[in-house]
Amino acid sequence: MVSSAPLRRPRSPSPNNGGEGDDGMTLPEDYKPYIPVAKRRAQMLSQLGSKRDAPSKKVVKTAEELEKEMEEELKEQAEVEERAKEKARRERTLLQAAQEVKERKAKEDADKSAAEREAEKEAVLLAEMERAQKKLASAQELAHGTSYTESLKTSWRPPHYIRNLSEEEHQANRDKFHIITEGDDIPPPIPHFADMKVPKPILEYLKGKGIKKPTPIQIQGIPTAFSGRDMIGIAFTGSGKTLAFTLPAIMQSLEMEAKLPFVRGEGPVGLIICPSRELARQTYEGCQAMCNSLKESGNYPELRSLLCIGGINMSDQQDVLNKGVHIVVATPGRLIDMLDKGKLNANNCKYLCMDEADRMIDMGFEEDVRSIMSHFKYQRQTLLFSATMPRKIQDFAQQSLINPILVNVGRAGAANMDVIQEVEYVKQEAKMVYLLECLQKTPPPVIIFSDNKNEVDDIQEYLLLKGVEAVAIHGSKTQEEREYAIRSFKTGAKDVMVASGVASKGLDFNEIQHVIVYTMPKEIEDYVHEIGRTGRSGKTGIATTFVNMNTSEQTLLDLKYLLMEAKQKIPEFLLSIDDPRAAHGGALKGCPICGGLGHGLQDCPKLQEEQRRKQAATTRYDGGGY
Ligand SMILES: Nc1ncnc2c1ncn2[C@@H]1O[C@H](COP(=O)(O)OP(=O)(O)OP(=O)(O)O)[C@@H](O)[C@H]1O
Repeated sequence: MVSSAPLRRPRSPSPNNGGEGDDGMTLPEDYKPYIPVAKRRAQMLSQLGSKRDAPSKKVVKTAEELEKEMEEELKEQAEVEERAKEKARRERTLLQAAQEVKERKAKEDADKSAAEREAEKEAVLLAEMERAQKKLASAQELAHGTSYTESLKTSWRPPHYIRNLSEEEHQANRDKFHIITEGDDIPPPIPHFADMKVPKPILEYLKGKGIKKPTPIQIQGIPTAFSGRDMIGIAFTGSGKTLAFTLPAIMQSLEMEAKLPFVRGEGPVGLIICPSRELARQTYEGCQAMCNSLKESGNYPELRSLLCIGGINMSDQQDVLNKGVHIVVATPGRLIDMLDKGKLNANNCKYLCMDEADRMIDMGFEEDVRSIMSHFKYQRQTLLFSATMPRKIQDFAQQSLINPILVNVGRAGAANMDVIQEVEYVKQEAKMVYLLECLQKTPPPVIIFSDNKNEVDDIQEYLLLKGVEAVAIHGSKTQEEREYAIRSFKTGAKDVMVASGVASKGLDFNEIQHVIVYTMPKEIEDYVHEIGRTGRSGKTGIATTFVNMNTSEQTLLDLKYLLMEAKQKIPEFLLSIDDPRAAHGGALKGCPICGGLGHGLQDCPKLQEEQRRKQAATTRYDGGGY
């Protein structure tokens, strides 16, 4: 038990007050005052001396005994004192060590570079965000705490001569193609389509399109997906990611169809979700072409794919639904509508892929994705692909996938090295006129980007006035206008397409010669996607970007680092912009939210925009907004 009385140190009793200390305190009965060794020795010696002086025999013996006793007592006391000293020494040492640690920490804190301090703050902020973010799983899975631990199994195996290679040989192959992987039991990279056991008719079809050898993301991504593993695939724009996720959907469908042919109301096996209608259509067309090649060969069953996007009449595809569908390529809104109305179901769906996955989650589609997942009855294989995938999204996705494999070709968010980037300072009022001059740099086709819909319309109008064959596409155009623009530009009927960034993600047009970024987007990721419409499948392209006083210093800094990373020429006005973080040393890594190299999390324009949107939503919800 702990006494409530304050602890007091006993003191020698005062000769004046007998049993009381000099402060009047009552002392315990067995109290023995402390007498230093030297004083005690003197006292005992004098006691002994007086006894020795006495003549009796008995007294001499007593004196010897006394001396021995005294020696022992002195020895014992010396030991006690030595132990006390040792204890004090130890305590001093410990105290000193604690003090040293404290001082060292204070010094380290003072020495810490601004970059390191920023990194620590970022880690705290990210951890907070992570706690606030729910796993990417359906509401039922979250509610029931359902979590799968094993990846899905498929019947696909790499050929034996690939399996017989050692892990070192596989790694050497990855290194050769600059493929970086993370995860357990990573399937081997396979540098030839034939070794991937892709059906011959598809190989022939690909050959016809000039696709003879897999690109690095395909070398590692296709075997990973064929093996049933969840994966995050990151590779620069135009590097062939689409094939890396459509081919596995076809292989899974073939396997299921071979087991039991699909009938009305059944399917899909594979679901591919895209952030824009145009991208969904493009992916669907590629997928359907491969399915057709199988059917036309006569050696494989018919596989049916369905395009499920807003703005189109689904009854046109009724006949596919009537026969059972293997692969659905969709945008989230229309897909949810079809699932909710029971026109489609995900009961047999085993394969879920999100293209431009970071954008899907960014664009507020996160809840939509959860609601799509809630229609799945069984475990699925989930794949996420993008050219830009900031760390935060990668981490978030990793938590939501089952034993995932990360396949990375180049830094996530890095620009395609096949794009020659030219950045020019053009005053706002001079942009339109300079645009005409700029169009002379290359022959068509050319794409011009602006994030402002009105500006897109203005540019198109100006170009038409100047006799340039231009079409325009942005989110406020009708579906017919959007389709017309894409079709006429793809077929070469029109030379120039003026587009808003959102409408352009992932679009693959034939050999775009030149991309003009008329207005630099705030987020560097958007810029990476925009310039990535050229320089695709190994060809070189040019991107010209206009910047001026309206471009924030932050964005210019992101741009400067991106150019440096891609070993591009950096104009004088960009060189002169200093990075306040660089002055404090420390390696600059991409912002975890948007991947920009020129700023940290706290200055991230994307995060600020997200917070602004959330704030606006809360204000509206509170009824205080309007
Ligand atoms: N192995 C290959 N060899 C040559 N060309 C290929 C290969 N794979 C795909 N391609 C072609 O490369 C072009 C770009 O492919 P794709 O659209 O899949 O790129 P991506 O990585 O998805 O780009 P983005 O990030 O912009 O969406 C397409 O025209 C495609 O047909």
